[in-house]
Amino acid sequence: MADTIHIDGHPISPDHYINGRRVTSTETFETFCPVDQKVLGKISAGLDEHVDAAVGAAQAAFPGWAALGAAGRLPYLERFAEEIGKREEALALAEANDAGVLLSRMRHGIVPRAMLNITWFAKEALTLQDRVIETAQAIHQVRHDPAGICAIITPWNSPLMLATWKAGPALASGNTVVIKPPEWAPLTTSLLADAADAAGLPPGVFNVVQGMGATTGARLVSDPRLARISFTGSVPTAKLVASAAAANLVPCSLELGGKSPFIVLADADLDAAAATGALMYRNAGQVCLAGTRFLVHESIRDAFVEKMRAVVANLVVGDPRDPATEVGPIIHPRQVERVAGFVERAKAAGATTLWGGERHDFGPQYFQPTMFCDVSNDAEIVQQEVFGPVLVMQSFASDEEAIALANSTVYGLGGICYGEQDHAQAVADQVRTGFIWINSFTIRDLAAPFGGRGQSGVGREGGEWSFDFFCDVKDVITPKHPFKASFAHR
Ligand SMILES: NC(=O)C1=CN([C@@H]2O[C@H](COP(=O)(O)OP(=O)(O)OC[C@H]3O[C@@H](n4cnc5c(N)ncnc54)[C@H](O)[C@@H]3O)[C@@H](O)[C@H]2O)C=CC1
Ligand SMILES: O=C(O)/C=C/C=C(\O)C(=O)O
Repeated sequence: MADTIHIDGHPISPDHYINGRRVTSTETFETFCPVDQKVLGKISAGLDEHVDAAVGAAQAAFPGWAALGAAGRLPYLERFAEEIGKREEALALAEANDAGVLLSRMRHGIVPRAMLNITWFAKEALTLQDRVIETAQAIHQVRHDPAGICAIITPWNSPLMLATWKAGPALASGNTVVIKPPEWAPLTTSLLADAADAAGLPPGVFNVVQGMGATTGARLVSDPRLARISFTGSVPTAKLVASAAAANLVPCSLELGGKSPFIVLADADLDAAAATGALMYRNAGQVCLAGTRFLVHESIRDAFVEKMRAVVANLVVGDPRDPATEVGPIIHPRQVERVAGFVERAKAAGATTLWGGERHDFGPQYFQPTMFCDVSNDAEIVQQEVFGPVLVMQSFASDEEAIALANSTVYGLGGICYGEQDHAQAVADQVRTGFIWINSFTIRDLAAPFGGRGQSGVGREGGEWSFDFFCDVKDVITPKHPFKASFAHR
């Protein structure tokens, strides 16, 4: 049994949300603040019975929710987004305290995006039944039938955004959901359940079961009643999730890590590239889509290094609840050790430290914004995702070399290319990733596809790709002329 958690006076339930009710557990785990290691509270841990009950509730609620149709679901989901908005401050404070995300980014970026994730897909779902393919022979009406119960598994680096990014299209298209939030940052998903409840979503439509990945998560993804699994997280866990999904032939969408290239061509605006480059330290580098691998043309390499060094030197590392802070903490001591391990091994392998390279004195879960160079292309620091404020720089002599280097990891999530527009476009076209920004970063539209190639993921979410994933697409065919039954034709 766990007590209500209070973050700056905002109450947060520590319990699961199953079938429209809070459900407590005999087992708990602690969540704490990465800034000062203060324990924020005890959280109910999901036992098998909780997972089974949540999936059962989602199953029972599915026919009624699906039968409402997109228009019938719209008012519920608009109220859901409104209720998220009413909790803006609680959500912002919860994720800043629980995950170390900047409070200002939560208020101005993430909470509005979470609301949009719900309303945009709810409205877009209205158009789903309208697709018609007309031929000389027949009219094909393309239906998007809701698939059923969807399991949603989220990571700790952006739990609110990612829960809504997945639940938005799943719910809008008539599915019911069971969300398993990350054990290192569960609080905002609990507040999301409050918002769903206040919005009057029918019991069982939206469920949250908290707990450890290896137990609660594993139980959830192996449930044969599931129709879909949408997962964001690491590659090793994705393989476990995909295996469990395969055992029941459940389609899964996997959004995973990356080692995305940040290419700076010889004709780039170096001031702009350096300013954007420093953004790779956002969320202490715990951002899947960050360009963590700098590829800089040899002719401008030294000038670029000095410009970026100057921007990075002015970054404010500190408490994410302080409006002046730009770079916050690493989520967990285990992740700090992981980052430190990458740094030590890079140094041992002979990498040169351009800046940073040490723990930051702000606190035990802080690391200096770091950049390495002088490494071979097969070095671990070049090939593996660190998921911390640690970047690496290589230089190149030609576009062909830049493209070959960009495409030389197992990943293929995102990319960034700075240069004269046509030149950057030509290079970007040949980089093997799910998306790539030209002279920019993090411009996102919910209609656009999001996901990665290679070890960065399977499938795409966003816009019609989300609906294709969360729906069973069906073709209803009506002939234009009287149909003549004949064995001679197909
Ligand atoms: N491509 C993308 O959109 C994003 C990818 N990521 C990736 O996620 C990773 C960081 O997140 P983490 O939370 O450490 O990843 P993780 O893979 O350890 O955990 C992700 C989620 O899976 C759950 N989980 C763990 N074992 C499970 C199992 N056997 N069955 C079912 N669920 C299980 C965890 O409890 C958590 O909720 C990074 O590698 C990062 O690149 C993070 C954010 C976005
Ligand atoms: O913009 C999106 O849809 C996804 C963004 C994901 C991240 O920034 C992340 O969590 O790393």
